[in-house]
Amino acid sequence: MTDPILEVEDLNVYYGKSHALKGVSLSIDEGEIYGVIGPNGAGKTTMLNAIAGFVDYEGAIRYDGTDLATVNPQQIVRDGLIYCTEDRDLFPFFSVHENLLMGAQFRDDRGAVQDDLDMVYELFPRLDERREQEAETMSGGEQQMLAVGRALMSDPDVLMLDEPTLGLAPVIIQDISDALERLSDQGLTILLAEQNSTFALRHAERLSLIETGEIELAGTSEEFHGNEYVREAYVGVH
Ligand SMILES: Nc1ncnc2c1ncn2[C@@H]1O[C@H](COP(=O)(O)OP(=O)(O)OP(=O)(O)O)[C@@H](O)[C@H]1O
Repeated sequence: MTDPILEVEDLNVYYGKSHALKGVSLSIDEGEIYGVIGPNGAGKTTMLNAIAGFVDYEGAIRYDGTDLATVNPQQIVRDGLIYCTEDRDLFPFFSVHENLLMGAQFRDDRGAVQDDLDMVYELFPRLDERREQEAETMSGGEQQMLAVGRALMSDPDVLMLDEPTLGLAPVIIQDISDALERLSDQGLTILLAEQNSTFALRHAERLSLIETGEIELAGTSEEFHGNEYVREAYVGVH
């Protein structure tokens, strides 16, 4: 058995007196899609923010064996742990193409950057059709594709996606879904935080359910599908 690529151990995050994450632990294997589900305000984003080095935390986060407390957020990106945030963080007045290139700003393997551009345009033909369009004029779904595409341009080993389906129409969710499948087939490790449990259960091999900052349940997607509480509280509501 290989070591997990990403390990979160006894993670605690406080916002002032509010205890947002209460001893969260999980580990993600190379090549898997790992889902984190839970309602609004449960702590999913806080966990991803802690992993990316955006918030202070107690506990340990290890990426490929390295304790991330010793690494700054820019180096985390260079090392291939890439975060596609819920609010997408696009450069609104830059074109699609320019936004994609911004994703590659820390890379010096120019030939591979061109290959990845081709791959992103092939993965999302809507972006290819809109190379020169300003990001702010794109639809929500197109912006989400651009955010994922830009993250891919950073050459991730692990891609963290926060709510990639939020507010999107079913037809666009299907496009995102197809892209995830293809990326997963290519061996990319994905940490997927979603309120849309149906989507997460469709893609993730293993999941954790977070409620009010604590992991209430962890297991395989089969175990989640078979769990009465999960079915009643979370599945079929989207
Ligand atoms: N910067 C902050 N300052 C204070 N409290 C915060 C901050 N960010 C998040 N919180 C609080 O921490 C808790 C967890 O929020 P978080 O955004 O991590 O949840 P979430 O599961 O990602 O929810 P959502 O699905 O709505 O994004 C919430 O109670 C939220 O109000």
